Amino acid sequence: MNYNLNKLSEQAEKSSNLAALKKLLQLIKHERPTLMLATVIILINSSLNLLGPLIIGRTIDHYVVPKQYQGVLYWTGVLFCMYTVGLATSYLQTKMMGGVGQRMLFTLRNAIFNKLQLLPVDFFNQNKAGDLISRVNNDTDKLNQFFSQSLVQFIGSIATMTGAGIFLLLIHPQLGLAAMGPMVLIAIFTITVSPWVKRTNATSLKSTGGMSAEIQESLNNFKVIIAFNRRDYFRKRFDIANQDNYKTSVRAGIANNIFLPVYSLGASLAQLIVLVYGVYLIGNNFSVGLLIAYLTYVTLFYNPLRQLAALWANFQTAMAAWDRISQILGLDSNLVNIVDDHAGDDELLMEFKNVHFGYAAEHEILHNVSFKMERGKTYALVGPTGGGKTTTASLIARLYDPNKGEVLLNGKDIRSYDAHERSKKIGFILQEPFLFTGSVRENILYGNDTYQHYTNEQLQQVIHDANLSTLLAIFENGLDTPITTGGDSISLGQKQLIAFMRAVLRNPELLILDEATANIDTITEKLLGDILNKLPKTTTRVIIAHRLNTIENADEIYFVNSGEVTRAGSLNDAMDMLLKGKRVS
Ligand SMILES: Nc1ncnc2c1ncn2[C@@H]1O[C@H](COP(=O)(O)OP(=O)(O)OP(=O)(O)O)[C@@H](O)[C@H]1O
Repeated sequence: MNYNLNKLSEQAEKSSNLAALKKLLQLIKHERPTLMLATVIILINSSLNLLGPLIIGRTIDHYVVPKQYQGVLYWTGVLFCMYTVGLATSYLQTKMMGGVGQRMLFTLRNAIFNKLQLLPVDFFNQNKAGDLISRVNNDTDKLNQFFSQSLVQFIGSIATMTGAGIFLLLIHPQLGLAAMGPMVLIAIFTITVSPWVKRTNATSLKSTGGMSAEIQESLNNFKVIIAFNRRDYFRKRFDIANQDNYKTSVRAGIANNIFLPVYSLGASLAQLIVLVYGVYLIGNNFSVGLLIAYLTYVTLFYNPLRQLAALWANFQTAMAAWDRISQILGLDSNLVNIVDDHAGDDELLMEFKNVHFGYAAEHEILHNVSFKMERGKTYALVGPTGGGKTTTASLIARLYDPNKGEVLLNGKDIRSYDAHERSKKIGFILQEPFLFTGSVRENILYGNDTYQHYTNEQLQQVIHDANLSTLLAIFENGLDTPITTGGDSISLGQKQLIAFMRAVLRNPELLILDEATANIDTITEKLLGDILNKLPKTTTRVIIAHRLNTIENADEIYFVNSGEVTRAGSLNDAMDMLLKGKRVS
């Protein structure tokens, strides 16, 4: 399945801003009461701002011109009270919308992170971690910025503008229409260039994701970079990504600022029209006070428009960011669960029935593979590098589903088990064990509900009963030995030991060891062999190993190569097949 987000975005139909906004509002529908209250407060604030010029105009005409200073004082007091209430509503709206923005950021990040947990390995194979991090961090923040900072101004500006427009038309309809003339030009301009602005912002966000991926890759591989003295190579790659990001950001900056001059021109034109036409109208049912009020309303109409220019660009950026986020949220795992009513088979633990599989549809790695694994037996998968051993093991553990054919666990389709049940039954020690920052104890108990609340003493007893004490003794501070920076503080062999203990303690029915002892010395490796032999009689083991001595006790050896999994017979036969066996092309 195609999970490549960048390719998917090229293929996807471009969604309209309105459709995108509707989807986004759906996600924060629980904020509706706060949003509505904030809107009411914003409207009160805008109304107060709008009443000001009318009161000033009337005061000039009715009290300043006839020199009735008591009236002037009275209306000045009224204006002062209005401006004070305006200040309070301003504060309230900023506070409320700031809260909405932060809560939305929190909800969105949680939603994306939870979605990432549900997506299959295929998704992570096809996307760079850095780009995903950028979507979780940077893109969500763009939305937060819009919601917490711009949306208040956005709604406020629209309200003020609409109110000012109504006042302009009510005071003098013809002059009002003339004043709003430039608005038509601005609207045409906005509708025409908005899609381009959104596209430019999307490209800029994409290149920020690309740069983040570049940084993540070089930080992950810093040892190789230093060892091979390839700093220049990565510097060059980073330079290219950085330059690309710079160029796209400059372009986005230009696009985002393109509205402002056009909107300002519109505002100036309108002022000019009102001044000329207004002066002409004075004496003809039109007063100086009204003209002053009128000019203020024109400012109140076009100033928010100028603000909207900047906000519109923010909105376009937020919508481009939302497109990138909703792409992840819209994905589903291709590992769907099904119902299988077949009676289970207790003896036959695992069966592949005519399985075909390829990471990409056009390149099949396993062709029509069938084999069986019985409960309690030890199986070895051998074969040349790249032959398909890890792929076979990955299908056993259902990291992927076959393209065709069936994988049965206990006689039932493996897709009929939920993830929790399946992972309890199957333990998988990967070639590159994953450890996280914490202690040996935390890493051993990763994904283990049974012993999570045991004290160290109780856990040590369990470890002793599982014959793992000798392995734990290798760590200086036992269970409390700290593991830092993703396990880089210990050796690869030590990592493998922790992964081994972790898997054994979960007591799975099927334990897969994929080159799990490749970095362990021969004596400790023998110890691991003994521990494996002492596992409960019902535990089935699948061992992938290049060192054939590690599989000498296997009940059955399968040779995996050229898309086929065949019985190898004895260890010598396996060796023979390895020597003669052609490698995959
Ligand atoms: N995530 C992936 N995406 C695309 N192709 C892959 C992926 N993982 C493995 N392959 C390809 O599948 C084939 C089988 O790889 P696999 O890892 O199963 O081999 P292997 O027998 O386990 O090799 P090794 O002994 O080196 O571990 C190889 O050609 C490999 O390039």
